[in-house]
Amino acid sequence: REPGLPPGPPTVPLLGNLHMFPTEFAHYKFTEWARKYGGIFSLKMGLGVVVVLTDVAAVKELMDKRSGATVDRPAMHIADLVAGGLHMVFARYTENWRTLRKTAHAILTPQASARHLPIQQAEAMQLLDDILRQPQRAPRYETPETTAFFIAQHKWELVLEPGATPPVDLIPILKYVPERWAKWKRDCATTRRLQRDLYFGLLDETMEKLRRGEENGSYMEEILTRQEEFGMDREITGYLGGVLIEGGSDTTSSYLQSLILALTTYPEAQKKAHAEIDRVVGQTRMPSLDDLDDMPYIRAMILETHRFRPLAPLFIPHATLTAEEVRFIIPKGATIFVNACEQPTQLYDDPENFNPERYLLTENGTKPGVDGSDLRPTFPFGVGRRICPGIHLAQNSININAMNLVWAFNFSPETDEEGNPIKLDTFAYQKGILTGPCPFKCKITPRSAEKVEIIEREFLEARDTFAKFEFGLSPEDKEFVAKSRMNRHQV
Ligand code: HEM
Repeated sequence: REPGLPPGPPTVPLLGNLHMFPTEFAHYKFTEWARKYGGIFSLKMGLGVVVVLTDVAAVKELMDKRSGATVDRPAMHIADLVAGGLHMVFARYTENWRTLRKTAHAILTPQASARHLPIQQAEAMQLLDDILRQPQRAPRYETPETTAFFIAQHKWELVLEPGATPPVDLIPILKYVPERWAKWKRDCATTRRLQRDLYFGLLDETMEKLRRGEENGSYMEEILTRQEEFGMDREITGYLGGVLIEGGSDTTSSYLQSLILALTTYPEAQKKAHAEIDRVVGQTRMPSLDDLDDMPYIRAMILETHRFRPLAPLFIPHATLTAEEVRFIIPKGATIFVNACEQPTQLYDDPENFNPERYLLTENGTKPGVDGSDLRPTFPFGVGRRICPGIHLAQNSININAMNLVWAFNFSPETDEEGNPIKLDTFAYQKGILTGPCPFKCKITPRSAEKVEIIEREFLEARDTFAKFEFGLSPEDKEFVAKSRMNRHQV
């Protein structure tokens, strides 16, 4: 380790710390190392340097204040091979990334996101109705586009998984191995084809709808109509559509699963959330987004879920464009991880437990009397110029769904044969850059017959909102949709 670099675990010749880099649940190992080496520590990866930040003052300084220097992503040859540098999440700091980012911002502002509220609300209604009946939607998993998406996504996650492909970014000569000896190259080519078939197929469908004057207000329509202004050609537009589907697919749903896991495990918190929503919304109508202003506990519960089990515990790694000094030297080209999972006891009281009340005591949930001003409520969505562009859309969706779920249901643990509650493991989470709970069992019961009736009624009323998005459904899907929208008493 060169002098001036942040401290870190002892290195061995040539490899540095490469041999000890965790291949799964890296955030836990990083937390352990942070406790030993401090809130800014480094790992030597052969010649490269990885810096891990858990110190919130350093995160604010380096990632937010000096965001121009930390806007890059580390080299990811595999991602480039699959998406030609057009996958916004992994794109380096290039002209293409700037075009993607500018366009994404324009179509995902708070005002633009508000235009998507009707379909988000309708989808949230569908979720309640699905839970009452059987959890399926889109209109269902068997819908060809949905199946195609999950197949492509699974392949993509497999090639991105650390260890699944040779370390081409560290040993670049591996890039030149001929395809017949490199299965990973064939896997990348298949993933590329699957993604392109889906993205450009959907793009053509949207163009066709526009041509026929059958718009539904989707953000892809907006991009297509303003393509020239944004400087977007067909290629880059297709990839933006793809990344937005990806960004919006399992993020919000994993978040809601973490919320349900927490409410099931912490009945006291659930009781308080129920009491507040009953006081503000009552029994005879559904919650609406405006109600949130009067519900400090539910707002705290939403923030606490992000803190308790962050969806992206290490965000997505950034990289430095210039050498920077923040207590230590952070060299040019260093990869930077922010460990959102580490919650030091100096900052938080009882960080292991789910306790929304901490956000009622201080804005950032820190202990009273401790300076938490380096944190901010949008922290779960990342830092600097790479902060999640879908934040407003995601927050609307989380807010509506969290309120709806609390209003509608009781969540309780499953019971064994003797009627004893089965303890849930709140650490059983999936591997990956984005994580969510492993499948778990709990009982979800409607809180009253009156509420069931309201859900069924409102779901049927959302029919028209859905209809605009149900372009080109297969006959099987049409039949499925028609059946699911029938009045319950007709079924
Ligand atoms: C619970 C919901 C979500 C959470 C917690 C979340 C969180 C994040 C985080 C932590 C990052 C990395 C930021 C960084 O590198 O510092 C990110 C990036 C990104 N997110 Fe989200 N996200 C969510 C939903 C969404 C949605 C709904 C969309 C799309 C509509 C989206 C699109 C993206 C994109 C495109 C990036 C890459 C940005 C870039 O590298 O320039 N996300 N998100």
